[in-house]
Amino acid sequence: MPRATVDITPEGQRPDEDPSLAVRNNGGAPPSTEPAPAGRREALLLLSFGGPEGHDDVMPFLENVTRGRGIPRERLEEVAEHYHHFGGVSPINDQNKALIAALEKELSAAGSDLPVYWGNRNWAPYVEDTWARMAEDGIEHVYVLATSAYASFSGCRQYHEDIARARVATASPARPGGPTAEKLPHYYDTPGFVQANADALAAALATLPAELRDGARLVATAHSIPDTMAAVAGPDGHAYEAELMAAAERVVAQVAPDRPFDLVWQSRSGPPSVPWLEPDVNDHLRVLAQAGETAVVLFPVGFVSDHLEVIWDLDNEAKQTAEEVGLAFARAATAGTHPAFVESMRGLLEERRAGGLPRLGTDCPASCCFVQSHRRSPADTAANGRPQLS
Ligand SMILES: CC1=C(CCC(=O)O)c2cc3nc(cc4[nH]c(cc5[nH]c(cc1n2)c(C)c5CCC(=O)O)c(CCC(=O)O)c4C)C(CCC(=O)O)=C3C
Ligand SMILES: [Fe+2]
Repeated sequence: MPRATVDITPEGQRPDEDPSLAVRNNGGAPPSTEPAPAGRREALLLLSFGGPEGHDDVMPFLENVTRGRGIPRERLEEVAEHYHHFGGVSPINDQNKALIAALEKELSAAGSDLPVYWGNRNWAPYVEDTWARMAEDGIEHVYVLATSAYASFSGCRQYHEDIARARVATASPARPGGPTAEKLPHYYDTPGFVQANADALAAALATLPAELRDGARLVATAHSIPDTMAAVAGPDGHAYEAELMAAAERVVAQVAPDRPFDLVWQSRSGPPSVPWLEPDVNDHLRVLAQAGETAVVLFPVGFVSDHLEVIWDLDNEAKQTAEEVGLAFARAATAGTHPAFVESMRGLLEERRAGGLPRLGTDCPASCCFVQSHRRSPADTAANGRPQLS
């Protein structure tokens, strides 16, 4: 793929960052190819997006998510309605609690007493608060499992920045940033993630009427991102699309080998003048119907749990589009707490603890996934993840 030519700031030109707390290389940790030192007090941190817990949380949450990002007010109001439809509560928090419970069970069954913590970027429990608690608990090193399996600013780099921000918030002269950290690599290609998505796709296919099943069109979906963000994803650009395609290929190969499938995009935001990855899933369904397709199975391989963007944008919007154009419709579940997925996450952790090979998402080059327009001013950075007091 051609190298991205989008403006990214080269290493050493980010004066708003303290170099000792740099985003790359995991918040102060030694190179990840070294095995974990014996006796180091370690923890696993599930780092996620966060979501509102009631009607009053919705707007402050959305303001946290979109601060400095030029998302039109009308879009925020529209998305707020999606949350209000579910009582103002995002399902993502309960899903993360369930994943943590499953990880704890998996770890203890394997004889590990590693504590598991939880922190979010955009809503309580905020990662800054969790970091301070880990420091108080005497944790020296944290393995960070982000609830995104892929490259991109939103799915990878921003989680590195969350870690850096939490370390800045926790830093004191006696304690430079609390525990060191190591983000676990992208996991779209782990056997368990693929297995979970494949089982879900097979189950969704089985819900279609028998006569439509063999001819149903398989359609992978992922969150759309701005073209400029896609162009700089990964060290050579376009890694978000490439990783998604690789994951979808593996999933389909397990369920229906040699069956064609499509990868399309959902949940686009931003002003209409800014190009984002296309086609949108709804437009694609219309095209499929026109081309004579009779049934479709969507599998949202781009997400880790059935959070709001899955249950609203697919189970409501895309389903309605399918009905309008006369397509039979099924939607596959995301990985969630599938045992194979949970097992693979333990595998990643063990691999890192043993000093396995560096992989993308852990040791990211300094400019990897860096989007100039998503640079936050120091004031934005200080405010990010905190509800505004005014
Ligand atoms: C790649 C990607 C993932 C997958 C990787 C990952 O999982 O991290 C993801 C996940 C999620 N996105 C989520 C929610 C939102 N995303 C928004 C806005 C945006 N997402 C973007 C990208 C992504 N988003 C982008 C480029 C924007 C524009 C703003 C910006 O450039 O930064 C907005 C603002 C309103 C709107 O415009 O839609 C909301 C509310 C939730 C929580 C759902 C719940 O509550 O259950 C989750 C898991
Ligand atoms: Fe999003």
